[in-house]
Amino acid sequence: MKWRDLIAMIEIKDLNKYLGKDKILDDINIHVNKGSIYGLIGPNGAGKTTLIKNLVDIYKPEKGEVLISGENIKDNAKIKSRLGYVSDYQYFYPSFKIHEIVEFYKDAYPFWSDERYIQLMKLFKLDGNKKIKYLSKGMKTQLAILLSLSIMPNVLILDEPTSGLDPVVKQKVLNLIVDEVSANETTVLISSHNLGQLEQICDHIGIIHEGKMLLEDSVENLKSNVRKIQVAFKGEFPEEIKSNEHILKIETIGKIHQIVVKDNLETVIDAIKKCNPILLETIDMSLEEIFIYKMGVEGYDFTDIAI
Ligand SMILES: Nc1ncnc2c1ncn2[C@@H]1O[C@H](COP(=O)(O)OP(=O)(O)OP(=O)(O)O)[C@@H](O)[C@H]1O
Repeated sequence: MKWRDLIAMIEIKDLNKYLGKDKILDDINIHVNKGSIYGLIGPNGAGKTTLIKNLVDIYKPEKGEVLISGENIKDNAKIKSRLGYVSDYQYFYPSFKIHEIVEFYKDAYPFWSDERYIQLMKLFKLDGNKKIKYLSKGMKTQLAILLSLSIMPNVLILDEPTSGLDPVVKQKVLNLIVDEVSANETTVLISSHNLGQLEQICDHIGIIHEGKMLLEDSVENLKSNVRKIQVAFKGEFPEEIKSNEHILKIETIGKIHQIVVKDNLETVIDAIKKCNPILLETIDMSLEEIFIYKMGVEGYDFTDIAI
């Protein structure tokens, strides 16, 4: 069964969004299965935050719809009661203490868990008696993350949740997301500029560029479709291999040639073996390397698109 055939927890269908006269999102389609962690990447101004604001019903799209658990999100209090959202900027009342904010959450979210809240306050080492105005930017982000988890969400939407966090807390947050998904089958959509970080936790990745989805696939597919072979021959690089249609790129350093192969690794390996290589091995590629080659084929410079 293909992943698209599985039941979607988050579904964005043919969504267009204008801000002023500008079309910011252009026919966006996204499909996230239950228990999946979906990473959204794209350069500054690509439309990630705008897309997320449509997803959580802050913005209303001009065309298309957002379905969560099969229901339209528009003015849907039931769905929103299990929807955790961490925005790119935290808007808490500065003169409120943390535990006073918690009272609002308890009233608004029927599945709020005190046990989860206490456990997470300890993990992040936050003091409930502290006023918001005395929290650092990173502490406010930690608070937003812990509140969104304490509502016991079915779906968690995170807009660059680790930006501004120190490396130790960043890792804590990533571990927390993975634990949350494995314990409660929560569905997560997370935007980030850090592809290395998304690679650690996501099973699907979508790339948005100038308001359009350029690519959406599972990490497993991406990694199995594009591979790198390292090879050396006694003499020159054989001409008959160069013309293989599955080769995206050949880089040569001294006697070692690194060949990036798309789709059909076996046919390239067979062709290499016929030329008696003195070295032949396959190497795993990072997602960043894969995107550089894949997007290059589509005519995009990936280094302009991400990071
Ligand atoms: N309120 C607004 N009115 C008009 N245009 C806006 C508004 N908010 C954002 N935009 C424009 O929408 C586009 C997408 O912005 P958005 O914040 O969604 O990008 P992003 O991918 O989240 O960027 P970043 O990585 O910098 O956070 C940008 O061109 C931005 O200038």
